[in-house]
Amino acid sequence: MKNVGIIGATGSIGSQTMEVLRENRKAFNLTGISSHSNYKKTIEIIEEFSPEVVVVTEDNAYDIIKDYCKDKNKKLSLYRGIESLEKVSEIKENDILVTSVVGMVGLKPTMKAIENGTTIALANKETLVAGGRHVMEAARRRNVDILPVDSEHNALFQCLQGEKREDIKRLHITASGGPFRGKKKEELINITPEDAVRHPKWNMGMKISVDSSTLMNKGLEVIEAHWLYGVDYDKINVVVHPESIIHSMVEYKDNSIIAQLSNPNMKLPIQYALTYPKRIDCNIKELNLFDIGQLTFERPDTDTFTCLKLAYQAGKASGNAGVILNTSNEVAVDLFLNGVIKYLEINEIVERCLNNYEYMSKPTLEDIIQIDKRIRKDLYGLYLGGK
Ligand SMILES: NC(=O)C1=CN([C@@H]2O[C@H](COP(=O)(O)OP(=O)(O)OC[C@H]3O[C@@H](n4cnc5c(N)ncnc54)[C@H](OP(=O)(O)O)[C@@H]3O)[C@@H](O)[C@H]2O)C=CC1
Ligand SMILES: CC(=O)[C@@H](O)[C@H](O)COP(=O)(O)O
Ligand SMILES: [Mn+2]
Repeated sequence: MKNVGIIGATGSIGSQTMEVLRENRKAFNLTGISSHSNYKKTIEIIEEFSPEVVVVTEDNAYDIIKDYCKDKNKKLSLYRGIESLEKVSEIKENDILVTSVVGMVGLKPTMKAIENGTTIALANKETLVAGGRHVMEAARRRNVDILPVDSEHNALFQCLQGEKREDIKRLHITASGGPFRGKKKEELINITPEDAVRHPKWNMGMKISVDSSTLMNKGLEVIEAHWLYGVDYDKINVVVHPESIIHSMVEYKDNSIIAQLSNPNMKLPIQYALTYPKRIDCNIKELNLFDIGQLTFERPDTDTFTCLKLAYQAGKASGNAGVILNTSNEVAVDLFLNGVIKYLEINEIVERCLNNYEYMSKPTLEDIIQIDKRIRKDLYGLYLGGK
């Protein structure tokens, strides 16, 4: 029986993690969760899994859940606010923490869990983009595994089993191309949030769906792969593969390319991270090789989808460029989803921030947290007059 904590239990990854737990009740015990605004789902999880620790980061949802727990005489430890996310990381019994919050709010609780020696099942890629050096150094120091949940990185992880890191020639990260594959900039001027979140292959949260549409998701994934596998940026290749059947590939020095294939369903990488190094049956549709038809590959169009280019630049620059890229993108996507800016302003804001904020080659964790705060204050101040 593995004890599992989840930050971001109510989202797309969180809910699919619950499905994996539900289908393997004897293998997992849910110790603690966090949620933000979705109090209904939080209550459902409390009823079904009886976690001992519940953190609710949004005030209104917290008040509702507090009243609910009082009415129903629930014996659990309930905490409010973003600083309390670490209460889930601190649960001593945890064997593994699933990080499925969206955004770099995941950084501090991930660091805390690593300090406590807890294995991380990492979905929250923004944490590695902003603080990759600190996260990986802490994990090495504490001898903690960071197991990738992101489908591409989980695929790479599977392709790397039993192999030597020094034998890697190249990583090939596949991209669906998003909902606007094949379009040029002129055709993207009037894109609405509804258009941008309509992903062709995956049903995901709003922020990552927009990131997929701009190819920023792939850029964040390139940086995530660099930190997870220690591979240089010139050896990380993005290949557009619209069928989303091959989830990524590792090319070795003997020119063998090993790929991982499955129908697109996040339950598989979530489950593999939770059961690693074991494999168990997974309740997803099996891949019928006679039905899938052609598998195709294209080069990404980085003249149109410049976010991918910006991410490579930030990754190579290293230092605080990752957090600048990530935070400016988080805010820009939020402004776009709320109708404040146009679609093509997302990459403009990110590029401007990368050019304008002072570069630091060796930021401390505190430097990273401070620059994140400053960029948020500046951008929300500029576009909303403060938030
Ligand atoms: N969805 C997917 O298929 C994939 C997602 N990922 C990554 O996993 C992470 C989660 O993505 P996804 O599940 O799609 O996102 P969702 O938006 O569906 O879920 C986000 C989760 O984080 C919580 N949350 C939202 N805002 C805050 C906040 N300010 N503070 C604390 N918690 C917050 C939400 O709570 P509530 O719902 O209660 O408001 C929810 O539990 C992202 O980093 C994403 O890039 C990676 C690969 C695939
Ligand atoms: C499911 C998953 O891992 C997402 O990150 C997915 O990769 C998004 O699709 P894109 O390839 O369009 O970014
Ligand atoms: Mn992915």
